[in-house]
Amino acid sequence: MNIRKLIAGNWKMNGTVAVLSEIETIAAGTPDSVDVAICPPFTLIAPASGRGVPIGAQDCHSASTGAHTGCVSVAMLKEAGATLCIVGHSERRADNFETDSDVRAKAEAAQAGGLIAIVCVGETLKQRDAGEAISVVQGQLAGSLPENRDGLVVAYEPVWAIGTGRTPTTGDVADMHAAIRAVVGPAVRILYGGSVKPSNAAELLAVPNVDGALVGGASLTAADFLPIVAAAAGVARNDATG
Ligand SMILES: O=C(CO)COP(=O)(O)O
Repeated sequence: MNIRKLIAGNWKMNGTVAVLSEIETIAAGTPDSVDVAICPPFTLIAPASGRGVPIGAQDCHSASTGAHTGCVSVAMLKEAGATLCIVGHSERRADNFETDSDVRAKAEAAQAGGLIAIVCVGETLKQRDAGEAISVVQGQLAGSLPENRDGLVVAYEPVWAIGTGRTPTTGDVADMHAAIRAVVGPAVRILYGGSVKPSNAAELLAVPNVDGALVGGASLTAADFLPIVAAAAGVARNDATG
């Protein structure tokens, strides 16, 4: 099955109004053959919207309203202009103690509110070194994925590859994405995330069952992000011709 590639940027707790013009540059430089999205901090969702790139949130609450100080609901995100929402990022699983069932509830809330959910999974270095990477991720998928797979996106982000400059071998990415594919079926987009850069994007995006990338540091400037988008377009062209 030929799935359109998605290159999504996760700005994490970075960015200011001053850098939002990067989004227009990304919009102008993105070919029709590739989907892109940018997930800025909550405060930038509204001003980032309407600049030609779909905008996502980095988290949502599973409840629609209520006494949840500091949290943001799906309806609020939609009203601000978001069309996607990352859930279960390893930084939230670690920093905010989010469990698989929390992540599933968030994904279900996002879908019910009309947002595309990007559900993140990935093993720690200790788990990989113990030979448990695939079973850990299978467990996270079993606990975190919503029933409804329409429009769902899964992001495989090995924790030890995030922000470290290290990436798994293409063979390890292929094995993991094949294992995820076996769970999610043919239509769900499976992104790779963790130290994706212009220099390694083409190689990673050419791996079977890699349907795009979730990019952290290299999504903060159009100068770094657009070569990754271009790499996805090149791979899409090869898929179409070969
Ligand atoms: O966590 C990530 C995206 O969600 C990856 O971050 P880096 O691309 O900075 O390694």
